[in-house]
Amino acid sequence: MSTTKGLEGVVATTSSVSSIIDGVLTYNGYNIDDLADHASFEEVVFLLWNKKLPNKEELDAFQKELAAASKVPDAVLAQMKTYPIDQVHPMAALRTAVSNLGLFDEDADNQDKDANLKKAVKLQAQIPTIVTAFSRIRKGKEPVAPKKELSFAANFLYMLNGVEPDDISVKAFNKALVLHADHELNASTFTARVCVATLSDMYSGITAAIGALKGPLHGGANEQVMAMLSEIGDVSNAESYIKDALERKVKIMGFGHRVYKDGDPRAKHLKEMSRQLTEITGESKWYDMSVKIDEVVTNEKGLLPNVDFYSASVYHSLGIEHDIFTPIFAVSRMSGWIAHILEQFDNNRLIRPRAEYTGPDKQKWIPMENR
Ligand SMILES: CC(=O)SCCNC(=O)CCNC(=O)[C@H](O)C(C)(C)COP(=O)(O)OP(=O)(O)OC[C@H]1O[C@@H](n2cnc3c(N)ncnc32)[C@H](O)[C@@H]1OP(=O)(O)O
Ligand SMILES: O=C([O-])CC(=O)C(=O)O
Repeated sequence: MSTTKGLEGVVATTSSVSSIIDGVLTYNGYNIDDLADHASFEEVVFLLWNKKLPNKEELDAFQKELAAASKVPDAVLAQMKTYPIDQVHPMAALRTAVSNLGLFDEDADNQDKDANLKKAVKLQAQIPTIVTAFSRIRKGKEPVAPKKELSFAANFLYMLNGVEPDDISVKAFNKALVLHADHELNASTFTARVCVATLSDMYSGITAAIGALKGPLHGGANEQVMAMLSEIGDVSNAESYIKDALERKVKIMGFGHRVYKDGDPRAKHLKEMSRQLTEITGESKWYDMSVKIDEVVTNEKGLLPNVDFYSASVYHSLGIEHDIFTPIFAVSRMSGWIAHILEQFDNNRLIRPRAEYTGPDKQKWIPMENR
């Protein structure tokens, strides 16, 4: 048997949801650059699930369907109020609340295609409600109900803050959602596929995926980037901070990627958004610091920023609390997880690789009194 640590380079499935070929990311063949510039998040979700862009009627109907499904069962919200809010990270709250949603869906274990599509809409529609509700509940505020007439991106910011966002924020947030929606067989998507390949249910697959996204080597890196920027504090400290960290073999969050070795195509969009938004907020220091870190890490290690690096200063500039950054990633990636789960169900086989055994052999049983 031969092994590849971390399954690097191993092709584990076929998929037509998204591709990374020669450093170019596409969703069902559409270049991420085009989608970032032109698509609404709702259009991207439709594309990922239906493998085609929606026409006007299809998009209108899909938006209405999402809006109609956005209410979270009262029992789930009531239970969120009992979480030990002082010690619970919003990703842990999200993981638990999404698992809880499954308890209140009578179709949770119904594997019919229509039932799965219904669950898909509910999960996509309800994840913003959960994330924003938790953010408010822990501050002693009541959750804000979504407005049917607002877009997905606008509604998230509205439910988070209780005031309708301005157009610039909505445009930026929509673009961030589009950029995070899917990414081939990343760790959380693989987790979701492994889970449902046992013919477990969609809620279990999504709950498992949220758990995988939470880690700082994956989606959790965006919050850690902001923690690093806050610790550095000023562009004048950036070079020495990074050099010192690298010398101590500390990983710089937001840099490096398992697949992209010549740069993540999403990062340039987020970099430009960071530049524009920090200028608007009068806090260019976050962008200046980020650019300096980017320069030092590239020079010292040859590593380039990934999607998590500039998204940190983008979300910060939108006034979002730092521990909500990764839940926002989950709000967007829900679309990709679902697309992959549906694809897995369509052509399923149990995912069960092998392990090369490295433990001791031919051990002799030792009675308790002799151990
Ligand atoms: C949405 C996403 O999930 S994007 C990724 C988000 N995660 C991060 O930003 C965390 C920081 N980055 C990393 O930890 C890694 O680059 C990963 C997890 C993204 C990719 O990991 P892998 O493909 O397994 O690369 P691996 O960790 O083996 O790195 C290879 C070498 O580069 C170094 N390296 C990789 N990333 C970094 C980094 N961010 N800072 C410093 N050194 C790094 C490693 O220490 C290793 O060096 P070595 O060969 O001297 O031991
Ligand atoms: O693909 C990966 O390994 C991680 C990533 O960039 C993502 O999930 O967006």
